Amino acid sequence: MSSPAGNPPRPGAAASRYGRIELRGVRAVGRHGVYPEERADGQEFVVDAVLELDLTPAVETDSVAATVNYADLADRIARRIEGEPVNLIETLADEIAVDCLADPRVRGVEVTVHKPHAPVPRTVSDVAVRVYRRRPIQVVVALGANLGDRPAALQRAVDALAAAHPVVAVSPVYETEPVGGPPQPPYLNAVALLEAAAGPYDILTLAQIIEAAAGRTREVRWGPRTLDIDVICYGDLVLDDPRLTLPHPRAAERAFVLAPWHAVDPAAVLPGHGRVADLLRRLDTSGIRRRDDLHLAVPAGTGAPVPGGTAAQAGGSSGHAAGHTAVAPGALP
Ligand SMILES: Nc1ncnc2c1ncn2[C@@H]1O[C@H](COP(=O)(O)OP(=O)(O)OP(=O)(O)O)[C@@H](O)[C@H]1O
Ligand SMILES: Nc1nc2c(c(=O)[nH]1)N=C(CO)CN2
Repeated sequence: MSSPAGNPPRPGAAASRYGRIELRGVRAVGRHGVYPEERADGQEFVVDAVLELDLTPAVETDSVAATVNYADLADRIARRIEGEPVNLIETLADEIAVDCLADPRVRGVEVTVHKPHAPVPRTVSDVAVRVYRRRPIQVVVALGANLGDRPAALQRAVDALAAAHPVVAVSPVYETEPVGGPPQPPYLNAVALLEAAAGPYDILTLAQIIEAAAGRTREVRWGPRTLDIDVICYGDLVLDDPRLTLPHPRAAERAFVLAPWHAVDPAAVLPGHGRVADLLRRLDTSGIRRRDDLHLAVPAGTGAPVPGGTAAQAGGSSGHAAGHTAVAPGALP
């Protein structure tokens, strides 16, 4: 990160500092409206924009280049007000929200468009529309099983996760030698990419409920299990909590996590560690083998549209992994 004006980097905690930039009362004259006189005469519009973003780079560098410059933002909003007229303030608010999200650092935005002099046949002090837009948060979960009907356990896990969160993609299945723990049978491992429909602790709780439903017991550390679901990351959230550590503290050294993740998303990055492809290259992968005879289905009605259309076609929920359509590697939005 650059550090103009000679400011040294400012040391900080490892955790992200999420925050908001609030810009209120951006005023300009526009010609938005349904009525011809609104188009002809124009009137004042007032916009408030609240941006959610990680302020860590700004705080660490004390550089305006590391954040959203609110002066530029005000200018963009005013130009949008003065620009091509639209009928509805809903449309104007949405256009401004889309503008705000064009900056990849912005996680979410709340835009309010006020039209205080709107033609209303009664006395009103203001008319306003507020829209919210949030970038979806990608969650990566790792699945493992080495007892019982392993493919069925993995498929049931995907189905149960998909009932609560859109599943964007599921990796190929890998047969892997156990890492750590007592002597035990080989694992099947896979990775699922979800769009978070809840907070990180809700996802952990759901994972533990699904594990319990699969008969998971915990007798020995790293012992054999009917099903294991680890939360590998929740966007780039960093959490240093023994109940939920994010990213998963051992993910970077586990080929049985990184190989399936890389297969389903070759551009993946493990927050704080770098590209999964690079991490994987440094690991011993001799104990893992892709099982192309097994496929985990993304249940119908979940997932994002995928170029080539394989994300949500297969039937799912059958409890059997073999024969279903896997999402093509690299087929992510
Ligand atoms: N990112 C995470 N994903 C899942 N569990 C986590 C995470 N961070 C902390 N935990 C906690 O770890 C505890 C042990 O989890 P679990 O029994 O699944 O471990 P394990 O799979 O045997 O080992 P490992 O954590 O090395 O994968 C859980 O009670 C859970 O609260
Ligand atoms: N091959 C393999 N080894 C493991 C696995 C796993 O899923 N696959 N999970 C562990 C604890 O989560 C410990 N060791």
